[in-house]
Amino acid sequence: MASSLKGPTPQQHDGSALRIGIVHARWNATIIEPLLKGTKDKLLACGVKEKNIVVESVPGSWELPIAVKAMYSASQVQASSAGGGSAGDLLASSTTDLTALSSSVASQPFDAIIAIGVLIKGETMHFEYISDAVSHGLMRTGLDLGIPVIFGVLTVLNDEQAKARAGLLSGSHNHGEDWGMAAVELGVKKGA
Ligand SMILES: O=Nc1c(NC[C@H](O)[C@H](O)[C@H](O)CO)[nH]c(=O)[nH]c1=O
Repeated sequence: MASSLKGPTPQQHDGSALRIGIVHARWNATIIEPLLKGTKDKLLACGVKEKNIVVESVPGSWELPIAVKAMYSASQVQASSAGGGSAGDLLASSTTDLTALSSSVASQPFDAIIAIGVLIKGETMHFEYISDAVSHGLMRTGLDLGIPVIFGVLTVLNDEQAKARAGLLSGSHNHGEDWGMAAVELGVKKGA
């Protein structure tokens, strides 16, 4: 049962002028999918326009830091050159409509990028090494780029903990909603 003491005190911010990137891993897709939906639904509820939400995917959480850096850098180039190509070239995935991406990317760099992954403890130390490297890598990427990188990586010990944090169990909370809220708040405050 989720504790009522946890979670951030919500603040309302207007996301209508923001462009938000989402990079998600494809490992543990049955958990990633509801987390991604919860994140996108919250962004839309905060006023972010659908065309200004750009989603890319990578194989696993280990690739998230470099993918965030590539996504942001490409959006900067696109915004300054105002057209031609698309931010998703390096990270083009079957889920991205490059035509839409090119038209929206040319407008402005991302105001925040959300990195989503699910790491589930196995029999080896692999979990610990990836969790540690990815958390430090995402923090460093945000500080290096000077943009909010939202930490949307679940590091859980079993499948039940993962399902609970994706809102898949009765009475459980989808943490993707928190990540969407954080992206809008930091995107607004960064530009203030
Ligand atoms: O091992 N478990 C996981 C995992 N491993 C793959 C890793 O992130 C990377 O993609 C490969 O090592 C290739 O670089 N990636 C996850 O997102 N969750 C896991 O639970």
